[in-house]
Amino acid sequence: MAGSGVAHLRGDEALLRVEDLVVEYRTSAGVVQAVSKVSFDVLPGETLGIVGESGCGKSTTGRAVLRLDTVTSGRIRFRERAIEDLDEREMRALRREMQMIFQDPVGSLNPRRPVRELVVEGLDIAGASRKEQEAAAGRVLAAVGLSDERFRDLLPRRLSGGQAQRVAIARALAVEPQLLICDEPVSALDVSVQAQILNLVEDLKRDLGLTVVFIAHDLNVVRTVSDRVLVMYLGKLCEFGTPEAVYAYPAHPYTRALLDSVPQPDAVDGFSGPALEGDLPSPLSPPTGCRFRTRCPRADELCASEEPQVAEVRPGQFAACHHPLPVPEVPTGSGDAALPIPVPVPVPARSTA
Ligand SMILES: Nc1ncnc2c1ncn2[C@@H]1O[C@H](COP(=O)(O)OP(=O)(O)OP(=O)(O)O)[C@@H](O)[C@H]1O
Repeated sequence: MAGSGVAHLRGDEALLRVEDLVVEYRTSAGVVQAVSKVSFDVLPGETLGIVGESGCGKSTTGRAVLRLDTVTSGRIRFRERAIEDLDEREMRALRREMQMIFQDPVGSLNPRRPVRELVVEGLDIAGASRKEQEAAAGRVLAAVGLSDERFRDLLPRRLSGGQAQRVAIARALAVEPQLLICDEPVSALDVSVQAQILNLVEDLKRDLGLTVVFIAHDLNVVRTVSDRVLVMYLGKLCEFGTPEAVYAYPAHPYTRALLDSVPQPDAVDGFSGPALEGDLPSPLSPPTGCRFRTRCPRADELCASEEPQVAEVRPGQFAACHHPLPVPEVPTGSGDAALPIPVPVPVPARSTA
């Protein structure tokens, strides 16, 4: 659907709907438009992956949904409620339904509070009794694989990275949210622990019916967890669709370049194709027209003069490009064999590393 820029499949059913989101930061060097007119939907029960290089606006998008950053313009609807219309008290109440976990699990937890208090912080506000709090702490800690009672008295600095991320997830789940925004939740963890946390998020999503927004720069991780993927570049939405479609047949040259820069275990030099050419332009003065044009092999005058709108390149797959790569008309099914990058198989272990 060209024009509106809203990349969605069934907008009416969306749990979260973001339209023309703009977030600007004022810095001493000038204004950074960290997110520029980005639109997307998140459907109930799905995991939407947001992927792109460092600085493309992934975290800002996640934070804007919770109104942790000031939204410059645009509309955000959560369960049909416009969050820009809510006052701070209403927003606090809504944040119980939309929780966020962060890259640095230890740093995101209050260093002076033991685990048993941390995981029920949100419930204090709801006026739960001490007995109810202890029961709730036991329940949510068991849900994240920390049922051993010795964890409850520990301070965050005594936890491993994986354990701290489990506590952060438990803390988020205690208030029974509908939407969990995960901002690079595994990038600070060892690979084996990463797989355990990814498995945990998958299990919780299935068991609790959670909807998840999963932000990461790692294409493999995003593909493993996502039902649909949103690719961003320099504050802009480039491409949106199922991972089967986007990873096998990217329509946007940036998605293609990102995929080509992923290390391939069987390639002689470890890479399947050329890394992205050129430097990332300064976010203080992004290129006119298409922001990717200075690094794009397909760019021409049109790309410099006119900003490409998001358009549906085939059912369910959207790209913002004047010269998209050819994609097959039939949507790609999950049985697609020609996927260009390897996927790490999450280890089945459920230990609490
Ligand atoms: N508080 C801030 N003040 C000024 N500029 C900011 C601020 N936060 C982010 N930015 C800038 O906004 C842009 C988008 O940043 P953001 O953190 O959202 O990107 P990201 O894709 O999440 O990157 P990363 O993976 O490195 O966290 C970047 O240019 C960044 O430097």
